[in-house]
Amino acid sequence: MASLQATFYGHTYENPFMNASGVHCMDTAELDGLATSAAGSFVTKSATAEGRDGNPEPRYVNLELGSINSMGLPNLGLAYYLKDAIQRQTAHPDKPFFLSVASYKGFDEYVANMKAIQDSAYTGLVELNLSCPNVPGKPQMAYDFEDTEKLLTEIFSFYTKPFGVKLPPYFDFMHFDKIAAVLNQFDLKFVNCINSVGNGLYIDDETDTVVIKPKGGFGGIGGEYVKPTALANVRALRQRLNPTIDIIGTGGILTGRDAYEHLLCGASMLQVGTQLYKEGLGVFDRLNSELLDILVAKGYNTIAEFKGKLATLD
Ligand SMILES: O=C1NC(=O)NC(C(=O)O)N1
Repeated sequence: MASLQATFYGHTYENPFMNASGVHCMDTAELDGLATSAAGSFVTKSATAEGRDGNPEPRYVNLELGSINSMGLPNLGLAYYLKDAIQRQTAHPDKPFFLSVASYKGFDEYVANMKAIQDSAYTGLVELNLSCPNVPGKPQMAYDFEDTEKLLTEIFSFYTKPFGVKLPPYFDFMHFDKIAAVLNQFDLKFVNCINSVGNGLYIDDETDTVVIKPKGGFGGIGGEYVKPTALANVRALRQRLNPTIDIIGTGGILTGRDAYEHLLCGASMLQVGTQLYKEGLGVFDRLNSELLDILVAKGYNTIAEFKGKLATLD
Protein backbone atom coordinates (compact mmCIF):
# COMPACT_ATOMS: atom_id res chain seq x y z
CA MET A 1 0.00 0.00 0.00
CA ALA A 2 1.68 3.22 -1.13
CA SER A 3 2.33 5.78 1.59
CA LEU A 4 3.42 9.43 1.56
CA GLN A 5 5.02 9.17 4.99
CA ALA A 6 8.02 11.48 5.29
CA THR A 7 10.76 11.10 7.87
CA PHE A 8 12.47 14.32 8.87
CA TYR A 9 14.71 14.91 11.90
CA GLY A 10 13.53 11.79 13.69
CA HIS A 11 9.79 12.33 13.18
CA THR A 12 7.53 10.56 10.72
CA TYR A 13 5.06 12.97 9.13
CA GLU A 14 1.89 11.72 7.42
CA ASN A 15 3.08 13.44 4.24
CA PRO A 16 5.87 15.81 3.14
CA PHE A 17 3.69 18.87 2.47
CA MET A 18 3.86 22.16 4.39
CA ASN A 19 3.07 25.79 3.75
CA ALA A 20 5.91 28.09 2.76
CA SER A 21 6.64 30.66 5.45
CA GLY A 22 4.65 33.81 4.82
CA VAL A 23 1.53 32.13 3.47
CA HIS A 24 -1.41 31.33 5.78
CA CYS A 25 0.75 31.55 8.92
CA MET A 26 0.55 35.09 10.32
CA ASP A 27 -1.33 34.30 13.54
CA THR A 28 -2.64 31.51 15.78
CA ALA A 29 -5.88 31.21 13.83
CA GLU A 30 -4.09 30.71 10.52
CA LEU A 31 -1.64 28.28 12.12
CA ASP A 32 -4.56 26.31 13.62
CA GLY A 33 -5.98 26.11 10.09
CA LEU A 34 -2.73 24.60 8.83
CA ALA A 35 -2.50 22.23 11.82
CA THR A 36 -5.96 20.81 11.05
CA SER A 37 -5.45 20.73 7.25
CA ALA A 38 -4.09 17.86 5.16
CA ALA A 39 -0.60 19.39 5.36
CA GLY A 40 1.96 17.11 7.03
CA SER A 41 3.47 20.03 8.95
CA PHE A 42 3.65 23.83 8.85
CA VAL A 43 5.89 26.83 9.46
CA THR A 44 5.19 30.22 11.00
CA LYS A 45 5.61 33.62 9.35
CA SER A 46 9.23 34.76 9.74
CA ALA A 47 9.43 36.63 13.03
CA THR A 48 11.55 39.70 13.72
CA ALA A 49 12.42 40.91 17.22
CA GLU A 50 9.62 43.49 17.17
CA GLY A 51 6.31 43.24 15.34
CA ARG A 52 6.29 44.99 11.92
CA ASP A 53 3.64 46.40 9.62
CA GLY A 54 5.83 45.63 6.63
CA ASN A 55 5.91 47.42 3.29
CA PRO A 56 3.09 49.62 1.89
CA GLU A 57 0.37 47.94 -0.16
CA PRO A 58 -0.19 46.69 -2.80
CA ARG A 59 2.66 44.33 -1.89
CA TYR A 60 1.44 40.90 -3.04
CA VAL A 61 -0.10 40.12 -6.44
CA ASN A 62 -1.08 36.74 -7.91
CA LEU A 63 -0.01 36.39 -11.54
CA GLU A 64 -1.05 33.90 -14.21
CA LEU A 65 2.23 32.00 -13.83
CA GLY A 66 2.93 32.70 -10.16
CA SER A 67 3.17 35.66 -7.82
CA ILE A 68 5.19 38.73 -6.97
CA ASN A 69 5.59 40.01 -3.40
CA SER A 70 7.42 42.62 -1.42
CA MET A 71 5.80 42.12 1.98
CA GLY A 72 8.75 43.46 3.96
CA LEU A 73 8.52 40.98 6.84
CA PRO A 74 5.16 42.00 8.33
CA ASN A 75 4.75 39.91 11.49
CA LEU A 76 3.49 39.99 15.07
CA GLY A 77 6.94 39.84 16.65
CA LEU A 78 9.05 36.94 17.97
CA ALA A 79 7.44 36.92 21.44
CA TYR A 80 4.01 36.26 19.87
CA TYR A 81 5.20 33.29 17.82
CA LEU A 82 7.26 31.88 20.70
CA LYS A 83 4.20 32.01 22.99
CA ASP A 84 2.09 30.28 20.33
CA ALA A 85 4.83 27.71 19.64
CA ILE A 86 5.27 26.79 23.31
CA GLN A 87 1.52 26.37 23.77
CA ARG A 88 1.35 24.34 20.57
CA GLN A 89 4.25 22.00 21.39
CA THR A 90 2.64 21.33 24.79
CA ALA A 91 -0.86 20.74 23.41
CA HIS A 92 0.26 18.67 20.40
CA PRO A 93 3.70 17.11 21.12
CA ASP A 94 2.93 14.57 18.37
CA LYS A 95 2.69 17.26 15.68
CA PRO A 96 6.04 19.05 15.35
CA PHE A 97 6.19 22.22 13.25
CA PHE A 98 8.72 24.90 12.32
CA LEU A 99 9.26 28.35 13.79
CA SER A 100 10.61 30.79 11.20
CA VAL A 101 12.96 33.57 12.30
CA ALA A 102 14.27 36.49 10.28
CA SER A 103 15.90 39.81 11.06
CA TYR A 104 15.00 43.35 10.02
CA LYS A 105 18.14 45.00 11.35
CA GLY A 106 20.72 42.41 10.25
CA PHE A 107 23.44 40.33 11.94
CA ASP A 108 22.94 41.39 15.58
CA GLU A 109 19.18 40.89 15.45
CA TYR A 110 19.60 37.39 14.02
CA VAL A 111 21.83 36.56 17.01
CA ALA A 112 19.48 38.17 19.53
CA ASN A 113 16.46 36.35 18.08
CA MET A 114 18.20 32.97 18.27
CA LYS A 115 19.34 33.76 21.85
CA ALA A 116 15.70 34.45 22.78
CA ILE A 117 14.65 31.08 21.36
CA GLN A 118 17.56 29.29 23.04
CA ASP A 119 16.46 30.79 26.39
CA SER A 120 12.79 29.93 25.79
CA ALA A 121 10.84 26.72 26.46
CA TYR A 122 10.45 26.07 22.72
CA THR A 123 12.35 22.88 21.83
CA GLY A 124 11.23 22.34 18.22
CA LEU A 125 12.71 23.09 14.83
CA VAL A 126 13.60 26.60 13.72
CA GLU A 127 13.85 27.79 10.11
CA LEU A 128 16.38 30.65 10.07
CA ASN A 129 15.39 32.86 7.15
CA LEU A 130 18.59 34.16 5.57
CA SER A 131 16.93 35.15 2.33
CA CYS A 132 14.19 37.77 2.54
CA PRO A 133 14.70 39.92 -0.59
CA ASN A 134 12.19 42.60 0.34
CA VAL A 135 13.61 44.74 3.16
CA PRO A 136 14.55 48.00 1.45
CA GLY A 137 18.22 48.73 1.83
CA LYS A 138 19.02 45.37 3.43
CA PRO A 139 20.95 42.69 1.45
CA GLN A 140 20.00 39.02 1.71
CA MET A 141 22.30 37.51 4.33
CA ALA A 142 22.79 34.25 2.37
CA TYR A 143 24.24 36.11 -0.62
CA ASP A 144 27.15 37.12 1.62
CA PHE A 145 29.06 33.87 2.20
CA GLU A 146 31.47 35.35 4.75
CA ASP A 147 28.72 36.95 6.84
CA THR A 148 26.67 33.74 6.71
CA GLU A 149 29.66 31.76 8.02
CA LYS A 150 30.24 34.39 10.74
CA LEU A 151 26.56 34.32 11.74
CA LEU A 152 26.35 30.51 11.93
CA THR A 153 29.61 30.39 13.90
CA GLU A 154 28.18 32.89 16.39
CA ILE A 155 24.83 31.07 16.67
CA PHE A 156 26.42 27.65 17.16
CA SER A 157 28.52 29.08 19.99
CA PHE A 158 25.38 29.14 22.16
CA TYR A 159 22.43 27.54 20.31
CA THR A 160 21.82 23.86 21.15
CA LYS A 161 18.37 23.30 19.63
CA PRO A 162 17.72 21.88 16.11
CA PHE A 163 17.53 24.38 13.24
CA GLY A 164 18.04 24.86 9.53
CA VAL A 165 18.33 27.75 7.11
CA LYS A 166 16.07 29.14 4.34
CA LEU A 167 18.21 30.01 1.33
CA PRO A 168 17.71 32.23 -1.68
CA PRO A 169 18.20 30.76 -5.15
CA TYR A 170 21.77 30.58 -6.48
CA PHE A 171 22.51 30.63 -10.19
CA ASP A 172 26.16 29.64 -10.50
CA PHE A 173 28.02 26.39 -9.70
CA MET A 174 30.67 28.45 -7.91
CA HIS A 175 27.93 29.76 -5.58
CA PHE A 176 26.45 26.27 -5.01
CA ASP A 177 29.98 25.16 -4.04
CA LYS A 178 30.60 28.15 -1.76
CA ILE A 179 27.34 28.06 0.21
CA ALA A 180 27.60 24.27 0.61
CA ALA A 181 31.19 24.62 1.89
CA VAL A 182 29.97 27.12 4.48
CA LEU A 183 26.93 25.09 5.57
CA ASN A 184 28.79 21.75 5.77
CA GLN A 185 30.86 23.15 8.64
CA PHE A 186 27.82 23.24 10.92
CA ASP A 187 25.41 20.80 12.55
CA LEU A 188 22.44 22.13 10.61
CA LYS A 189 19.38 19.83 10.50
CA PHE A 190 18.14 21.11 7.13
CA VAL A 191 18.35 23.60 4.33
CA ASN A 192 15.27 24.98 2.61
CA CYS A 193 15.73 25.77 -1.08
CA ILE A 194 14.43 28.20 -2.32
CA ASN A 195 13.01 31.46 -1.12
CA SER A 196 11.39 33.65 -3.78
CA VAL A 197 13.53 34.67 -6.75
CA GLY A 198 14.39 38.14 -5.57
CA ASN A 199 13.65 41.47 -7.19
CA GLY A 200 11.68 40.47 -10.25
CA LEU A 201 9.49 43.01 -12.05
CA TYR A 202 5.95 42.54 -13.41
CA ILE A 203 4.22 45.13 -15.61
CA ASP A 204 0.44 45.49 -15.92
CA ASP A 205 -0.39 45.18 -19.63
CA GLU A 206 -3.23 47.69 -19.52
CA THR A 207 -1.69 50.47 -17.44
CA ASP A 208 2.01 50.01 -18.34
CA THR A 209 2.60 50.24 -14.60
CA VAL A 210 4.25 47.97 -12.03
CA VAL A 211 1.79 46.01 -9.87
CA ILE A 212 3.28 46.34 -6.36
CA LYS A 213 4.13 49.57 -4.54
CA PRO A 214 7.37 48.85 -2.61
CA LYS A 215 10.79 49.31 -4.21
CA GLY A 216 9.38 50.72 -7.47
CA GLY A 217 7.64 47.42 -8.19
CA PHE A 218 10.55 45.04 -7.58
CA GLY A 219 9.52 41.90 -5.67
CA GLY A 220 10.18 38.24 -4.99
CA ILE A 221 8.83 35.90 -7.67
CA GLY A 222 7.11 32.60 -6.85
CA GLY A 223 5.03 29.98 -8.63
CA GLU A 224 5.49 28.30 -12.02
CA TYR A 225 8.10 30.89 -12.98
CA VAL A 226 10.57 29.51 -10.43
CA LYS A 227 10.27 25.70 -10.58
CA PRO A 228 13.37 25.11 -12.79
CA THR A 229 15.45 27.27 -10.45
CA ALA A 230 14.01 25.63 -7.35
CA LEU A 231 14.66 22.10 -8.66
CA ALA A 232 18.22 23.06 -9.61
CA ASN A 233 18.95 24.43 -6.14
CA VAL A 234 17.46 21.38 -4.40
CA ARG A 235 19.50 19.08 -6.65
CA ALA A 236 22.76 21.07 -6.39
CA LEU A 237 22.58 21.38 -2.60
CA ARG A 238 21.65 17.70 -2.23
CA GLN A 239 24.72 16.76 -4.28
CA ARG A 240 26.97 18.97 -2.12
CA LEU A 241 25.64 18.88 1.46
CA ASN A 242 26.51 16.32 4.14
CA PRO A 243 23.84 13.59 4.18
CA THR A 244 23.04 14.62 7.76
CA ILE A 245 21.55 17.86 6.41
CA ASP A 246 18.04 17.26 5.01
CA ILE A 247 16.54 19.43 2.28
CA ILE A 248 13.14 21.10 2.17
CA GLY A 249 12.08 21.78 -1.42
CA THR A 250 10.17 25.01 -2.05
CA GLY A 251 9.28 26.73 -5.29
CA GLY A 252 6.87 26.06 -8.13
CA ILE A 253 4.88 23.24 -6.53
CA LEU A 254 1.40 23.40 -8.07
CA THR A 255 0.78 19.71 -8.80
CA GLY A 256 1.69 16.24 -7.55
CA ARG A 257 4.12 16.02 -10.46
CA ASP A 258 5.95 19.17 -9.28
CA ALA A 259 6.15 17.66 -5.80
CA TYR A 260 7.44 14.38 -7.25
CA GLU A 261 10.19 16.24 -9.12
CA HIS A 262 11.36 18.01 -5.97
CA LEU A 263 11.57 14.62 -4.24
CA LEU A 264 13.50 13.18 -7.20
CA CYS A 265 16.00 16.02 -6.72
CA GLY A 266 16.46 15.03 -3.09
CA ALA A 267 13.93 17.01 -1.06
CA SER A 268 12.51 15.38 2.10
CA MET A 269 9.78 17.91 2.91
CA LEU A 270 7.94 20.17 0.46
CA GLN A 271 6.67 23.71 0.98
CA VAL A 272 3.87 25.34 -1.00
CA GLY A 273 3.51 29.11 -1.10
CA THR A 274 1.91 30.75 -4.14
CA GLN A 275 -0.43 27.85 -4.91
CA LEU A 276 -1.57 27.72 -1.27
CA TYR A 277 -2.29 31.45 -1.46
CA LYS A 278 -4.32 30.95 -4.66
CA GLU A 279 -6.13 27.71 -3.79
CA GLY A 280 -6.43 27.71 0.00
CA LEU A 281 -5.88 24.81 2.40
CA GLY A 282 -7.58 22.36 0.02
CA VAL A 283 -4.38 22.43 -2.02
CA PHE A 284 -2.89 19.93 0.43
CA ASP A 285 -5.71 17.38 -0.13
CA ARG A 286 -5.20 17.70 -3.87
CA LEU A 287 -1.40 17.47 -3.76
CA ASN A 288 -1.51 14.41 -1.49
CA SER A 289 -3.94 12.72 -3.85
CA GLU A 290 -1.97 13.59 -6.99
CA LEU A 291 1.40 12.54 -5.51
CA LEU A 292 -0.03 9.25 -4.22
CA ASP A 293 -1.43 8.54 -7.70
CA ILE A 294 2.07 9.00 -9.13
CA LEU A 295 3.61 6.54 -6.64
CA VAL A 296 0.92 3.98 -7.45
CA ALA A 297 1.31 4.48 -11.20
CA LYS A 298 5.07 3.96 -10.91
CA GLY A 299 4.80 1.01 -8.53
CA TYR A 300 6.42 2.75 -5.55
CA ASN A 301 5.28 2.10 -1.96
CA THR A 302 7.41 4.77 -0.29
CA ILE A 303 9.08 8.07 -1.12
CA ALA A 304 12.42 6.58 -0.07
CA GLU A 305 12.35 4.32 -3.13
CA PHE A 306 12.84 7.29 -5.50
CA LYS A 307 13.97 10.22 -3.34
CA GLY A 308 17.11 11.78 -4.79
CA LYS A 309 17.15 9.33 -7.72
CA LEU A 310 16.94 11.80 -10.60
CA ALA A 311 18.47 10.18 -13.67
CA THR A 312 21.00 12.01 -15.85
CA LEU A 313 21.94 11.37 -19.47
CA ASP A 314 25.51 10.20 -18.96
O1 LIG B 1 11.68 35.74 3.04
C1 LIG B 1 10.74 36.30 2.47
N1 LIG B 1 10.48 36.02 1.19
C2 LIG B 1 9.53 36.65 0.49
O2 LIG B 1 9.36 36.38 -0.71
N2 LIG B 1 8.75 37.60 1.12
C3 LIG B 1 8.79 37.74 2.52
C4 LIG B 1 8.57 39.16 2.96
O3 LIG B 1 8.74 40.09 2.16
O4 LIG B 1 8.29 39.29 4.16
N3 LIG B 1 9.98 37.22 3.12
